[in-house]
Amino acid sequence: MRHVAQDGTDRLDDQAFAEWLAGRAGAALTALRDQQGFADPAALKDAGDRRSHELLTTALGRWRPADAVLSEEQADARRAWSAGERADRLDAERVWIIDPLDGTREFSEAGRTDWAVHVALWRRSAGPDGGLVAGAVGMPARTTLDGGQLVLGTGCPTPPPADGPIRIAVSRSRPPAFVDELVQLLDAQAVPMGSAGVKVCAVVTGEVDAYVHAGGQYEWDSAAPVAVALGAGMHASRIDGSPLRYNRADPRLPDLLVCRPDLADPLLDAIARTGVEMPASAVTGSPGQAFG
Ligand SMILES: Nc1ncnc2c1ncn2[C@@H]1O[C@H](COP(=O)(O)O)[C@@H](OP(=O)(O)O)[C@H]1O
Ligand SMILES: [Mg+2]
Repeated sequence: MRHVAQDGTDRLDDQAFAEWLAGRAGAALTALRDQQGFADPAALKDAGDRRSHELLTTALGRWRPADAVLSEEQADARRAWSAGERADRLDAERVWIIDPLDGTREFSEAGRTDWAVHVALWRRSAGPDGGLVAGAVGMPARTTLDGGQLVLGTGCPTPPPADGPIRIAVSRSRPPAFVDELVQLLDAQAVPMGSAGVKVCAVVTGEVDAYVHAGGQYEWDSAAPVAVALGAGMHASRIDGSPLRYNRADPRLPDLLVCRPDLADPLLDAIARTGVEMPASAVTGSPGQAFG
């Protein structure tokens, strides 16, 4: 007999399910922050990573049991697999790529709202390299007009162009080495904030015009945010303009540009002019391939 969940989660489509999951994990993280407080930031970070990972993987196991999962908090998540020994996800049709707590540092600082939960679904059949087909970024410490926690999915509108200098979101703690030069070249402003998901969502809502990162990141840091950005008609690519590819044997995906489409060429040109070393592993092609 088919199991029918009382809360109806097995009837949700993948996008609605991703949003629901991000919201559930976000509520658990908010409760944890309230219970535990900020006296021991390291303990709070660990507890947050663990609780959200457990909640997400338990829910995925229950409602999407046939699917593979790539989570930052899995023991072998960072392993680069070789041909001889493969993770299950490398042969799976459907892989949930999740970051249970992005912006962990900010999560452990009182008063900060720039941390997020990332839930994305990648499908092999979505393109020649597979593609992202659903994604949600939950920002549990930020609220909607009716007081609920803010969760962005793939149905956001494209923000209109803004006047004034280009505002570029960058990491608070590990901005790309070329940011000062980039800002000078474009007469732009750097806007530091935590969490890759929060920065991409800031582009989607028009709070900033672009997010640039380089120097290190993994697939889970950008998969769900990039699904949200592509769904809103944004440009998303590596910093040399090549496509972002997910569910690779090596999960490192160290650089990223997300911006309004009209800014992609000027930003990619300016990044190249800084003389930054371009990603050797990137392949050429259309950035749109990432969203199936
Ligand atoms: N140089 C680097 N190497 C590895 N991961 C990095 C990195 N810079 C940023 N990240 C990761 O990208 C996410 C967003 O970073 P930031 O808030 O600095 O913009 C964080 O994820 P987690 O919080 O999930 O670890 C962080 O660990
Ligand atoms: Mg992360």
